[in-house]
Formats: sequence, structure tokens, C-alpha cells
Amino acid sequence: MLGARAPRWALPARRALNWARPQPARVPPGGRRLGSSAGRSLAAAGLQPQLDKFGAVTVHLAQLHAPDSLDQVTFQRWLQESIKQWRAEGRIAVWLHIPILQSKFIATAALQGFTFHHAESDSSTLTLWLGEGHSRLPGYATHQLGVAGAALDVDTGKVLVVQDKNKTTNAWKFPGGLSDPGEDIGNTAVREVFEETGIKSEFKSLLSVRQQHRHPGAFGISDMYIICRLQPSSFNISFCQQECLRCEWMDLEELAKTKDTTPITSSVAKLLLYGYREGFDKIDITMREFPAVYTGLFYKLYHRELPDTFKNMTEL
Ligand SMILES: NC(=O)C1=CN([C@@H]2O[C@H](COP(=O)(O)OP(=O)(O)OC[C@H]3O[C@@H](n4cnc5c(N)ncnc54)[C@H](O)[C@@H]3O)[C@@H](O)[C@H]2O)C=CC1
Ligand SMILES: [Mg+2]
Repeated sequence: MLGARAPRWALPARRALNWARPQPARVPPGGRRLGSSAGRSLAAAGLQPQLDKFGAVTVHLAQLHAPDSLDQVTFQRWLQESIKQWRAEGRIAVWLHIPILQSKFIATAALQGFTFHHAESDSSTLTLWLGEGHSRLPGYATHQLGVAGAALDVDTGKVLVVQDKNKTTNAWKFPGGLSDPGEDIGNTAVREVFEETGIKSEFKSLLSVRQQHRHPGAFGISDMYIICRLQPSSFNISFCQQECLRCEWMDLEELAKTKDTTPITSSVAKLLLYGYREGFDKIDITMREFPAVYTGLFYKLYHRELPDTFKNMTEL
């Protein structure tokens, strides 16, 4: 993704643009200077475009003091003039955040070439690429994440399985579901298993990752489906009647052999049986937590266990 963009050191980190001030040397054919009355009134109305470190401009229409009194013609004129000015200044793109109640401005922006980048429940984000060639702006979410939990009772060799209510074929599978925003993989597995079966458990490791593109259940985007190994701590099933048709503790070897399951579940059942017999260290992808470069945040790193001699290989 490298291209002819301005060097990062040349770009100030997020600062307000002085866009409303008239540009002394720049007089468009109509004789009106950029940073015109439309620009000045928009500044007075609260808009403060920001420049990011990549050289793109961000505008939040939520900053408008009285959005209802801004008409589309004024906004269109301001946007047109601003785009001209930003192009002249070498800006690479514009990010335009529009609250849902100001959606009338979406059409105005679209007429200037803006397209949707993404939408959240209460706002949409549009972009306009101003740089050379095709847009190098990063896209929005490309995958959804589903997580299932294989809760194995190591004392009995039985594993918790369900059959979904809303499926055409009733195959046995591990309980699971979609990850909530900001939720750790292991927490999704534990939460979904509890919600669907009433069984409490603890996250132990990752077992497998499945990637499926153009997933119909993911609105046509890609779907990542992760199966975790869980240690159950309760055993009385009370399954969710809305989501599940059946739920039971099934002998792991029986699950590994049955045809009455999905290829993913069958493969992971065989993997889990191998770990159960030969040691979970043969199959587990375990997790370690580290502080992120972003202040106060942490991330989780998942990988196979390393011997201590390799783990502590730091130069003195
Ligand atoms: N074991 C396997 O082979 C299978 C794996 N998966 C994976 O599991 C994950 C999703 O798990 P789920 O149990 O489906 O999620 P989930 O446990 O979060 O439940 C989703 C709920 O939303 C409902 N729902 C889904 N689409 C809907 C729609 N368009 N309108 C109304 N209701 C809707 C479903 O009926 C279900 O009640 C995905 O990653 C998927 O790829 C799903 C099925 C089988
Ligand atoms: Mg589910």
C-alpha cells in the first residue's frame, strides 16, 4: 500500500485547519475567494475540520450548533469550495461524519463524489479520495467473528454439544455465537456456552480457526469462526429454547466418529480427542497478555507454548 503520499514527518498531527480564513492568492473564476461567506458561516456554526497525520481532513457535522438551520444549498456551496481548497493544499482525502438526524447532507455529499465508508447505529462516515490514483484509505470491518466452546469434562470424557433450532440439517456442533464488539475471544466462548446451555466454564486455549469468504450469514462479508477449549465447572444443562433444539453431554469419541455433525466439528472433535489422550499441550494454542503501545491498553497474543529457554531468550 505504499505510494506517492506525503512523508509523514511533513504532516502535523491532528490540528485544526484554518479553512475559513480567505486564501489571499486564490481567486476562482467567479471572483469569489475561497474561504468564502459559506465557509465563514459554517465556521461560525461550529465546524472545525481537522487534519490527520496522513494528510486527510476530518469534518464532524455533529459539531454544528444548529444543524436544522443549515440548508443543503449552503452546505453544498461550502463543501464544493472546501474540496477545491483542500485539493489545492494537497490534502489526500476527506472524512465526513454525519449524525443520523442530519442524513439530508449525505445526498449533498454524494453529489460531490463522497461514498459511504461505514455506518454505526447513530451516524455514517463518508469519504472522498483527493489524492492521485485509486483510494488508499483503509476499508472498514472486513470480517465478523464467531466463537464456539468445546467444553470437555475430563473426568468423564464427555463434551457439550448442541443442535441449532434454525438450521435445515440438525447436526451436532459446539455451542457458540458472535463476538460482541470489544469482547475477548475466550470471553465470547464462555458467555455463549452459558447463554445457550446454562453450563459455566473457563477458557483454556484456542483449537482452530476457520475463515469463510462471502458468508451469507455475515451479510456477504467474511466470517472467522474460532473454536476454543473450555473447562466446564457446572454440569446441569438448561438450554436456550429459542436457539437450540437439543443439547447434551456426548462421549468425545462418539462425536469424533459420528456422521451426524459438521466437518468443522468432526475435525475439532478428533483434535480434542488426540489432546485428551496424548496431552493438551499437543493441541493447545494458549494466550499471553501484553501492554499495548497505546497507553493503558492491553492485547492478547495466542500461540503454541514455548519452552522457557526460548521464551526468555533476551539479550543481556
Ligand atoms: N459448527 C459449525 O460448523 C457452524 C459454525 N457457525 C459459525 O458460528 C458463528 C455464528 O454462530 P450463531 O450460533 O449463528 O450466532 P449466535 O449464537 O450469536 O446467534 C445468532 C442469533 O441470531 C439469529 N439470526 C441470525 N441471522 C439473523 C437474521 N438475519 N435475522 C434474524 N435473526 C438472525 C439466529 O437465529 C440466532 O438466534 C459464525 O461464525 C458461523 O460461521 C455457524 C453454524 C455452524
Ligand atoms: Mg449460537
